[in-house]
Amino acid sequence: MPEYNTLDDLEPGQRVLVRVDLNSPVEDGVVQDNNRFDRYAETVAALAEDDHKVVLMAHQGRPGRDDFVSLDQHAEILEGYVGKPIDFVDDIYGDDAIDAIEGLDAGEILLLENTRMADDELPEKPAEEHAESEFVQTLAPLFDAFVNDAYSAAHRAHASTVGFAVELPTYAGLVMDKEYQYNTSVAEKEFDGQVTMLCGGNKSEDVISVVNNLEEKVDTFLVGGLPGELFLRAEGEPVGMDVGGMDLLDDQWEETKDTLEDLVENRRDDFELPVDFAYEDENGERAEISLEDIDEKETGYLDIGHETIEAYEPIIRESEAVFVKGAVGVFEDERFADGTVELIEAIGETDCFSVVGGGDTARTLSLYGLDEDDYDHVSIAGGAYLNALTGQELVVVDVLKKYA
Ligand SMILES: Nc1ncnc2c1ncn2[C@@H]1O[C@H](COP(=O)(O)OP(=O)(O)OP(=O)(O)O)[C@@H](O)[C@H]1O
Ligand SMILES: O=C(O)[C@H](O)COP(=O)(O)O
Repeated sequence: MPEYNTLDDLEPGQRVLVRVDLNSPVEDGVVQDNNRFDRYAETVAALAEDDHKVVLMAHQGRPGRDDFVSLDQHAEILEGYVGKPIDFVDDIYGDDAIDAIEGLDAGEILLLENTRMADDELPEKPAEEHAESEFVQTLAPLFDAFVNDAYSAAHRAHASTVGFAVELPTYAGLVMDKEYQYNTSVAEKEFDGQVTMLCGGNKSEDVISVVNNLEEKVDTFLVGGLPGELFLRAEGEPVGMDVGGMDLLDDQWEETKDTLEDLVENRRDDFELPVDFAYEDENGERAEISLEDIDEKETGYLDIGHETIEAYEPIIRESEAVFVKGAVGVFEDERFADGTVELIEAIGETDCFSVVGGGDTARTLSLYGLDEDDYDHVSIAGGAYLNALTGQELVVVDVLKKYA
């Protein structure tokens, strides 16, 4: 039994403030649909069905980034999944928000503006300090209960994720409960056979964290994406540096080179690294180059090549369990999706125990028509999934338990 309250404990017909996580990729200002909407629709529909007045809070991007946009498009996308109107107000705790909240009837749903547009939201602080903020003090009296369903933001101690638990009776939502139970049980699971982790993405620190923390659990790490190049750079190969206006690798290299060099020197048998790469040629087509033919990096590498895919695939097929954290290429571009799609597809074809995680990576399934049912669990979380797998605490879950 969880040590926090769930929706089973919530009496129907209340004024409920709900924190969800609809943080999504944004391309040219357009919010991209992804499986977070689909998952949260279940919680939102269940609450509306129970005659609650449902007010949703969520964040998008971070101040200063291109993906820091309003939630108006999110309301429209979510409405499509919930099948009921979702009102949007471009305010968080000002007069317009208060009027919209007070105007709701039972079973109606309202989405507030991007919580990160409020000054009080972002500093990481203990729940009790966030509870003192104007944000929390203004909104909390308008509600009977707080539901926290934002599992993928459960590693962030922000006003909207931890502050309201101090002021209101607090419940874990359906997504929070399921993801927490599942990812925690996975961290504790024992396997007899080979355990493999496919990792990539654009943050080498994430991959270093799994390689360091899951040494006992994972036999082989199959590395791709930007971390794949950085591990090779640590071995002295001529890849893993920024070229042609790219600004992704050199800073990460400076921050992580000592650890990467230590890993390739002392734990080289634990991971497999790319032997070829895909890049965009002068005609805009996918082309591939073998690592041994690279004397000097001249272009950005956007996927692992097919030799690498062929080397990684049999390791996946003979595994008893496979975990995924991060894409091995820029899968959002069809030309550079082969590595990520073919390897995740191979995982789905075997009967191994499998978990696909990473907020972006999980999107591969819907983009390329892979069936979620072929995997034991598809997590919509990135950082929080990583924390759970590596046994680190999730501040939001601690708060849910403390204020249960
Ligand atoms: N070679 C590459 N060059 C540039 N970007 C890459 C490369 N390989 C993968 N990526 C990008 O990495 C991103 C996935 O990154 P990351 O691993 O951080 O995400 P995640 O684990 O799915 O989720 P989260 O961001 O929630 O932690 C994808 O958007 C993909 O395009
Ligand atoms: O998408 C995510 O991983 C979560 O929403 C957390 O977002 P953040 O890394 O910007 O805090």
